[in-house]
Amino acid sequence: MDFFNYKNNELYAEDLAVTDLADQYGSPLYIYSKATLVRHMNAFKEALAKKRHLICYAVKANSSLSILALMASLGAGFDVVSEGELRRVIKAGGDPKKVVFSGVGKTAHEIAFALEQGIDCFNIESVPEINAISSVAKSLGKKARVSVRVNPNVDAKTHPSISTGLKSNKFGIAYDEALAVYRQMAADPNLEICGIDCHIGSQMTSGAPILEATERLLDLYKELTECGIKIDHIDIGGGLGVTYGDETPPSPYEYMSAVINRLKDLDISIYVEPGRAMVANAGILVTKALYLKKGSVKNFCIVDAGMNDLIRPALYNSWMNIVEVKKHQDAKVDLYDVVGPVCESDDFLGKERKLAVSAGEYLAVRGAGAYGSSMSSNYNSRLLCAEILVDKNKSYVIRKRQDFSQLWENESIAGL
Ligand SMILES: Cc1ncc(COP(=O)(O)O)c(C=O)c1O
Ligand SMILES: N[C@@H](CCCC[NH3+])C(=O)O
Repeated sequence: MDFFNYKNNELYAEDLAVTDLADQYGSPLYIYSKATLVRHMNAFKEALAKKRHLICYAVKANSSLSILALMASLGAGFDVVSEGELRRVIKAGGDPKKVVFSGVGKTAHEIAFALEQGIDCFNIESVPEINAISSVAKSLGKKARVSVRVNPNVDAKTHPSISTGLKSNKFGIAYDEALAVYRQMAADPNLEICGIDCHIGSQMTSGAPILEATERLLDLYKELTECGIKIDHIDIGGGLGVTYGDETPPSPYEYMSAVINRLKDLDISIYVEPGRAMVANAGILVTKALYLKKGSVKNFCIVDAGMNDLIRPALYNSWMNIVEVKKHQDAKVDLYDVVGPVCESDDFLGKERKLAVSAGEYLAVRGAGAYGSSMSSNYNSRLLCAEILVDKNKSYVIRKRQDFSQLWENESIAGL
């Protein structure tokens, strides 16, 4: 449940009318609800309450400093995949000691920076990466805490582009190789083994795949124990899905309870890395209808937000709910493709949507808090839009709309 609701046929973000906010801050506009973010974090805490745990919010889902600061204030750790994300966490006041570092392409520079900051753990994704981490750690006179991201070959039963736990995916180390890899790491004086990790995919709408993955990790845990290799945590990654349309994903509690049950007798912590479930439904993207265009085979509602603002529909053909910000009684409904101003045929937010909309009115894309602003770009030299956080009847700018000079601030005219 979120805090975007209709009152008298007007969409509200908590206690504020979305139309007023868009008029005040400009369109397009990302709006986040603080109460929703807090509710989601608390739902994860409750789900994990029976077990020692660390909730590592996946920064890639939404890396806004304010959202990171809010998560940190609620006790979250973080899952990062780049030096930039780690720097954001630190800038927002997050504790590096609660950070796990995932990703298949960590550079020596990133590894050194993370070691200097004293992060909790590197989630290792390949054998060459072990050597890279070991040699950087040695050169700094430090021991790197490491966990293997095991690829358990479990089908997350989600969109192929966001499935990560199959043999054909680039992520993690194959399950069958993991034991040998742990033995290699155990013999390395620059490394300290601390965990087992997996992340099998995103937008999972059932708890079954994560339970299957946990079973595989537990088998590995037993093998490691037999070899005298101790770990202090099992990290089951992120991946819990949200409701964009008619999906009915489990709550964090339902998703996690069978997993917690399986791990309850072990003297280890459980780590989770939720991204989407934390922020998706805490955000909307407001956009203004610029033109209604009657085509010969379809109608287009041309809006001022494009794939540079929200790329999920164009990239994955994702269905995201588009709603009228003001609903008019008895207004004429038409079928539209809702398209942006970007010069790409795939620049759409939604296809074949029944909407009662006039030019100049606002629409809102729901569930846009995750992988929305964090995947936005300046394509077509379009400005990144503003982002605001609503807390009851107050609103705060958390990212100003870019200005044009920022488009070329790192460029120079040279070589003529
Ligand atoms: C390693 C890792 N952890 C966590 C996440 C967060 O996933 P989600 O947003 O599906 O919770 C991702 C992205 O899928 C990831 O790659
Ligand atoms: N960006 C994706 C999720 C990717 C998850 C990253 N591992 C999405 O919008 O659904």
